[in-house]
Amino acid sequence: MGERTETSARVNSQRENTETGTAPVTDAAFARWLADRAGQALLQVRADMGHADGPALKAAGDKAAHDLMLAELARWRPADAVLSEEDDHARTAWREGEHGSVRPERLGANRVWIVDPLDGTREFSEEGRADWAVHVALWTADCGSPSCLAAGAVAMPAQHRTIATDHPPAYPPLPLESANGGPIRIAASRTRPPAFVTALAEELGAELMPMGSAGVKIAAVISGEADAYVHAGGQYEWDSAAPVAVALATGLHASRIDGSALKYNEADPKLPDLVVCRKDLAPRLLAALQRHLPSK
Ligand SMILES: Nc1ncnc2c1ncn2[C@@H]1O[C@H](COP(=O)(O)O)[C@@H](OP(=O)(O)O)[C@H]1O
Ligand SMILES: [Mg+2]
Repeated sequence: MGERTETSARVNSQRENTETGTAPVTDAAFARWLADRAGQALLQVRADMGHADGPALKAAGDKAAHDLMLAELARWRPADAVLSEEDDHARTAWREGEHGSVRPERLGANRVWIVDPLDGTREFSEEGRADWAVHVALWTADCGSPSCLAAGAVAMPAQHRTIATDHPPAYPPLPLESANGGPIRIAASRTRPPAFVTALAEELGAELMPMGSAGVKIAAVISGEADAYVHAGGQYEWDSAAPVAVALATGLHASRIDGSALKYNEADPKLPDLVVCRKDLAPRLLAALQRHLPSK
């Protein structure tokens, strides 16, 4: 009875959140709520505009999700700083002087929301594709881990699913084939994969899984559809912060391809490479990656 009352109270409060726009109190639930809301806005933009004009659809989607997220962050977390892909300043502000910009406020902040309103923008504009996502992560200064990611959510609206640190997904199952030494599956960008990824896959006897969006690829590792995600050649903090937060909460390995820690809210938001995989695969994958590091 007590449990049922608590469950219905939770459902009612979730309904209230959706109907009245009241945001959840905890950061992890707030991240999920915000990613879901932006995801619904993106689905609406797609439905309203259709796919006839790809560039216009991308621009409208980016703007709708970004405006919604910034407005809700300002409303519900007014004291926190924000680092967003759609903030043009983010890419340049770290180069003090060069662009006439000042040191970004987020560098002195204790709490910074790192958001990508639309990850997999290209796929969002292509009819029928579901490999695009909304990313919401919270970085905090008082953290006990190198990444300092305190919360994160990745909404994949066209797949009707959201993963978040409030209820981290279970550690992915070991596929029978992999347990028996069969080929591993590596998710990689469908349009800008690392230059070395084909050679890496050949060396490991791995199968490549091309797909859009860093969030969707990390979600594929979390669900067990892929064994690893490898990227190199360019990316920014907002492309990986939220899905890495969920991957770490799940218990997966996530690092730079040289094995060093992924760090967020750095002065320069570039974070050009990463690998996410099950812990049992990490030593083998990192050893192979050592032989393919771009500087070598
Ligand atoms: N070489 C590169 N340089 C900069 N950003 C890159 C990149 N390769 C991938 N990305 C970014 O990483 C995200 C996932 O890429 P992909 O779908 O190719 O795997 C995309 O984010 P956005 O869609 O938010 O721009 C994309 O722009
Ligand atoms: Mg992105």
